[in-house]
Amino acid sequence: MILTSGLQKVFCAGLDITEFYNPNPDRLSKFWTTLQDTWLSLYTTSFPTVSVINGHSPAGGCLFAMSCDYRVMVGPNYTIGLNETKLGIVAPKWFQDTMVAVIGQRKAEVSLTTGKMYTTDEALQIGLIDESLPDANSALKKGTQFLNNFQKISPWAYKMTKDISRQPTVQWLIDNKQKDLDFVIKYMQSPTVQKNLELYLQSLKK
Ligand SMILES: CC/C=C\C/C=C\CCC/C=C/CC(=O)SCCNC(=O)CCNC(=O)[C@H](O)C(C)(C)COP(=O)(O)OP(=O)(O)OC[C@H]1O[C@@H](n2cnc3c(N)ncnc32)[C@H](O)[C@@H]1OP(=O)(O)O
Repeated sequence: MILTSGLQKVFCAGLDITEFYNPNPDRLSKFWTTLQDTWLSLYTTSFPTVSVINGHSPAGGCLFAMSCDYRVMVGPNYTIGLNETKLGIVAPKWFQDTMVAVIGQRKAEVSLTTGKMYTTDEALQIGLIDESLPDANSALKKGTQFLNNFQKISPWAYKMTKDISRQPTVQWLIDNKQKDLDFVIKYMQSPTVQKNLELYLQSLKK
């Protein structure tokens, strides 16, 4: 499966911040549970996945890209990263662990604490993406080539290998789904978090 965007310059703008701003707890609960379930499905697919990152990919966009098996990004003008600290919020543990699995503990810590958005070249250098291509068509071709590798791999061997590799992060969320949700609902009602989100949303307006 190839995960890509139909938009011109945005792969995924991340989660809809308006869902966090002045939230209705019931609605936020459904929103967050849907996100947890979507991520669990994507991170544990029984088939190979590639993200063809054909535009900017902040926060939740970066999470989805990192959750695929391979990342091909169009360069050099787009950016990717977990920028939550720039919004004055914190990336949850499972977001962080997904990044650690891709780029390692040290680089992830620097990346997460600074909320850095990496250009395509920088992302390639730290291993956040696997390949950089100059345009969307060649990126799609590269992504397809990667998937073709699996024609010679046993689906069972593929799935078992991926399960072993991703199990700790997946299991943590399965075991802590309700706790994670309760925390998000409480956290998003904090006046400080709300102020930070208000300022960030204002900064996005043109
Ligand atoms: C211990 C603690 C543990 C847990 C804590 C609990 C929970 C916290 C977890 C929260 C996790 C959040 C993950 C996220 O994904 S947050 C979202 C991060 N996203 C961004 O920062 C992206 C911001 N957007 C941009 O940078 C640009 O829009 C972008 C580069 C994507 C595209 O640029 P472009 O110029 O094409 O578009 P714009 O004209 O700027 O945008 C158009 C309108 O869309 C609005 N917008 C953009 N992104 C978002 C978004 N993610 N959510 C809501 N709205 C968004 C933007 O304001 C524009 O609005 P209008 O002016 O048209 O009204």
